[in-house]
Amino acid sequence: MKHLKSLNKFFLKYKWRLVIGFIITVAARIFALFYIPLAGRSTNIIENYINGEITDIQIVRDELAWNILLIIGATLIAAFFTFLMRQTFIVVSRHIEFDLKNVVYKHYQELSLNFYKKNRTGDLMNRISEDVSKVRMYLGPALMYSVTTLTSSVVVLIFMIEAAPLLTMYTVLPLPVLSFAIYKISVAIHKRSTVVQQYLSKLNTFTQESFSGIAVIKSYGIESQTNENFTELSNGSRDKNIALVKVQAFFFPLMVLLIGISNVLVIYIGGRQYINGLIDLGVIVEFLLYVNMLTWPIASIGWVTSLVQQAEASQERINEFLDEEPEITNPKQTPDDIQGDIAFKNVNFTYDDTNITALKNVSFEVNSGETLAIIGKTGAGKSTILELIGRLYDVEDGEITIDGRNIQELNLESLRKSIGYVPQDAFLFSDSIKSNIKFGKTDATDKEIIEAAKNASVHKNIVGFSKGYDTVLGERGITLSGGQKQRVSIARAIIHDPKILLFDDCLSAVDTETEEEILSNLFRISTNKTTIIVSHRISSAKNADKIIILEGGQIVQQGTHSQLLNQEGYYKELYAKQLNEKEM
Ligand SMILES: Nc1ncnc2c1ncn2[C@@H]1O[C@H](COP(=O)(O)OP(=O)(O)OP(=O)(O)O)[C@@H](O)[C@H]1O
Repeated sequence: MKHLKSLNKFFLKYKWRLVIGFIITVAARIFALFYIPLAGRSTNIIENYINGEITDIQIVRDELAWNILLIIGATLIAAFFTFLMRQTFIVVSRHIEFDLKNVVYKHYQELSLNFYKKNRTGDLMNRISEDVSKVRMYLGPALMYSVTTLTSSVVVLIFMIEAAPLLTMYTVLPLPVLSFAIYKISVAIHKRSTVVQQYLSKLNTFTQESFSGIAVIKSYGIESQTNENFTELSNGSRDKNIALVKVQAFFFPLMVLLIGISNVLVIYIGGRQYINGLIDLGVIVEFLLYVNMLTWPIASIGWVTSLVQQAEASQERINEFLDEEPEITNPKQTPDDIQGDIAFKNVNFTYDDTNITALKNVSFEVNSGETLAIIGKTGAGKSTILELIGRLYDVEDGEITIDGRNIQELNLESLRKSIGYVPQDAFLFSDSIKSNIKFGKTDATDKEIIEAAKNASVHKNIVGFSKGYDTVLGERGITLSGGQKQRVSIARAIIHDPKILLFDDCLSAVDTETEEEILSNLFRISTNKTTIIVSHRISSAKNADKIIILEGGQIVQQGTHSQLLNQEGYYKELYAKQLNEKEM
């Protein structure tokens, strides 16, 4: 139960509802048991009439009628309280499930990119959905049935001891065996549940990735191979589930066996005590009813134990992520005013997971109002520079400053809000085009959205769709072309008028004419901004105030377009090559 302890704060939040639930459960159990002493009393009256101790049949009739009325009344009240009991415990469990999902989701959002690289999306989704559902079973049904079993057992024991203490002792003899069996089986369930959940994560990751990559699977015609892999994984998952079910299956028969033994003890020992005149016949009837009354609560111990053990295994997996500290943290709460003078000073950067040194001793400056273009072969470290400016990763050697202050000392929210970043593979949400652009500024007016789309040269395309800006993208809607996607994400980046614009090769999928148009729009709107354009094309870089050429993480050339054309090197070669291609 070590890991489930972290849920206690949620129990505290709903403590009053749970206390009320507990009181209701006790009341429900007491009323549910009420009929047993009445049944015993009725048996004794009939026995007394048969023995001749009572001769007036009317007394027997009146007593039986009265007992029947009481039994009906108590049963109705018990049913009502049982309804309230479910309403309390199950509703609280749904509230906690909701809270827990929010906590996990919020924490996921705070974790750095590295975390997302180490863990797979299917696993993240599994923990926030499947694992939280397993934990919910502990918070709701398991808690409710535990309280029911506990109260039923205590109330029944009190009633039994009051009726016949010695017979009670014999009846509860199988209890120690029961506790030992529960302990043994629950350890096995815990181990097997952990494996089942791990398999489920693998299965989810596999399906999620194969659906996301369905275009690749189809174009390579590897559906049957993918099917085989899926079948192999799901067979593994099935086997692990069957192994779990086998252990769980032990519980119910074991409980029923123990209850059966108690019944035999009641009949045998109770019968002897009755023959010896120690107890009434009614007591045996009452005890048989009591023991059977305990059948379901005791049998449910097995089920509850299994739920608790599965929840413990799931909560352990949830805690594993909740205990992850975000690598990138906000150093201060007060916001910062950012102008956008960026400087890299001897920056070295190595990716943790691959150990690839992406940047080596990189230094440059770009001030507000200026445009810097970064050119270089693939893998040269261009995107890494942009990611470091937005603190998606932190540098371990050297320094990045904005307005002369180390970016690690700036308010993280102010820093990120001052940046309009268009990543290499533009990601758009399955929502309308309007919402996708508004993502950059949630309170943007329609006029601002259109203005941003015009500056990104995508307005004409959007109005060409029958639903215009309300056109839904992605799974439920249309698929934009690569160039349209890039331009919608440019509109999203520029709509909030950020001080720093970072474009990561985001004009690669548009034709040169549209590229010219976008660049001239950007030039117009970026007079008081710092713009960094990563590109493989000279056409995107030639008008920049500064151009740097990266090779293997190092700056090998820098200058303006005309300066670089006068130097032998990568830039001049690229220019000649691209000029040739254009002429052809
Ligand atoms: N998230 C990451 N984790 C580990 N290594 C990475 C990561 N991103 C990039 N790298 C590695 O760092 C190096 C620089 O990558 P980067 O993406 O900065 O290059 P790039 O110049 O932008 O390339 P391209 O022009 O292909 O986009 C590459 O060797 C790459 O494999």
